[in-house]
Amino acid sequence: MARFELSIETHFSAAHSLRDYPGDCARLHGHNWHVKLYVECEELDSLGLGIDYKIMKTELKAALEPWDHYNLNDVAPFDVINPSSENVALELYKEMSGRLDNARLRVSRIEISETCTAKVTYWP
Ligand SMILES: Nc1nc2c(c(=O)[nH]1)N=C([C@H](O)[C@H](O)COP(=O)(O)OP(=O)(O)OP(=O)(O)O)CN2
Ligand SMILES: [Zn+2]
Repeated sequence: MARFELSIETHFSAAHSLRDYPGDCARLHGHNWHVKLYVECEELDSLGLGIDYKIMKTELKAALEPWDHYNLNDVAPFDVINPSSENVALELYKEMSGRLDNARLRVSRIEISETCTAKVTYWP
C-alpha cells in the first residue's frame, strides 16, 4: 500500500495573552505564528496529485484570515479558551479537516510555532 503525506507552511501575525498564566505570557504580546499543514492519502488523483498544493495554500490562507492581525483573545473560541499553541493547533485542525477531508484524503497533522524554539504538533 502506498502512503503519501503532503505539507505546506505559512505564517500569520497575531497577538495573544494566556489568561491565568503565572508569568510574562499573561501580558498581551505578539508572534509571527508559523503553521505547517499535513495531509495524507493512499491514492492519487488522475493528475498524479494527492491534492494540489495551491488548494492547500488557498484553504489554509482562508482559514487563518479571521486570526491574522487580530488579538486572538478577541476571536471565538479564544474569547473563552486560552489561545495557547495547543488550542490554536486543535482549532486549526478542525477547521482544515472540514475544508479538505474527503473520501480519498484527510488532514493528518497541524504544527504551530509561536517562536523558533518551541513547537506543538496536533494529530487525532
Ligand atoms: N505548552 C505551552 N507553553 C507555552 C505557551 C503555549 O502556547 N503552550 N505559550 C507561551 C507564551 O505564549 C510565549 O509567547 C511563548 O513562550 P516561549 O516559547 O518560552 O517564548 P519566549 O520568547 O518567551 O522564550 P524565552 O526562551 O523564554 O525567551 C509560553 N508557554
Ligand atoms: Zn505567546
